Amino acid sequence: MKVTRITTYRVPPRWMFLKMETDEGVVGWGEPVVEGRARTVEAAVHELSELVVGKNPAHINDIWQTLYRGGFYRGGAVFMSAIAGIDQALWDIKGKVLGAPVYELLGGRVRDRMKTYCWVGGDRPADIIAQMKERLAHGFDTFKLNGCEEMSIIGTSKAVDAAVAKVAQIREAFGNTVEFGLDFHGRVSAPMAKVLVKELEPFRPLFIEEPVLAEQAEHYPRIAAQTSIPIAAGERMYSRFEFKHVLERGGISIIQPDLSHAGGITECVKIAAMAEAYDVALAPHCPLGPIALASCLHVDFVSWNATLQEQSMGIHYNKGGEVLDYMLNKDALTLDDGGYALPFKGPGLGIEVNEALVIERSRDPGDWRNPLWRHPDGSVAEW
Ligand SMILES: O=C(O)C(=O)C[C@@H](O)[C@H](O)CO
Ligand SMILES: [Mg+2]
Repeated sequence: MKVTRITTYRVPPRWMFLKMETDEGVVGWGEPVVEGRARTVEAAVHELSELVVGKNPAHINDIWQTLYRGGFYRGGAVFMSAIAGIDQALWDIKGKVLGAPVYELLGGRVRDRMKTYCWVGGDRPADIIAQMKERLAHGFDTFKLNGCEEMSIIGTSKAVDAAVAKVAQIREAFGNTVEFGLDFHGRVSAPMAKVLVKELEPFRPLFIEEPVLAEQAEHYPRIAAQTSIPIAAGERMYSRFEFKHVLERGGISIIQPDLSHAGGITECVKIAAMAEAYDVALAPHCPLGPIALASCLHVDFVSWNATLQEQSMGIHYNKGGEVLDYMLNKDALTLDDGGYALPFKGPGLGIEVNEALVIERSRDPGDWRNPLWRHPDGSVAEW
């Protein structure tokens, strides 16, 4: 069998799907994207496709190594997201050829179902209680919200109080009948992370995510030393070679590699195993579409240390497109009571893509960009 063509489709809300065709008619799908840089990743996919078209798609490991090591420059969000989407499609094809879900090809399941969580509150956390109540009614009990709005490198007591008040209202409304992670989203500097973590400790969030930017990862052990709240990060780390430094330094309790940013299934299975050796939990990042989410779940089902899976249904970014829109077999990603995802039954990734809708919506995909925030003094603020 040989790969004959790779086609990319940018679609609303801010995703991109990759279709990989073969000379035997088997088709695989992937979801390479960097949110806000879809066109850049698209160009990278088509540059890298020179190393894939004409190759046997069964040779996933050799293709992955060729894509990674074949270029002198490597790593980073764009290249590793392009590799991720290609890798996902290769696994999809392999599963379809062998008639097995990807998790079976990876040694079989270690769990019967996978706990997921959903977002509430939007970019500037608001309406949290009502949104939690609505999702509780649908069986979800685990959530994530942004931990704060813009935060100056030395933030005000008022800004700290505003962040704490949001969390206090959750505990006041629900006690400990709900769990929630706080995503600092890289908005907070090292000095302020110390302040916020201390003030939030009494409310016992499930985890604090990106308490500082990934490029400030040397602060994770220092922040972890002052709090019992688990520290989570990983959506902006793109390979084993980045995660190894974080795991060696310590301080991280949960890693969150993104299956569409960190090299795909081949790479993230290895990252998950590395984390297990350090007794670190896995909670893949996934604010994206169905193929990305399916790729995460296949890794979750074979990773003992997988603990929580992010999924984007109802997330504030999904204007113009939702996770299940692009699927023909929507029941494959229906989350049961408690927000659990069940193992895929179909071969490959288990997603039957609604190709007609993908093509139709790719005609007007939009060009999502993340907001550009500024502090009151006019300086750029981390979004
Ligand atoms: O889901 C998360 O944890 C996020 O931090 C969302 C962020 O990754 C946006 O998707 C970037 O555009
Ligand atoms: Mg995040």
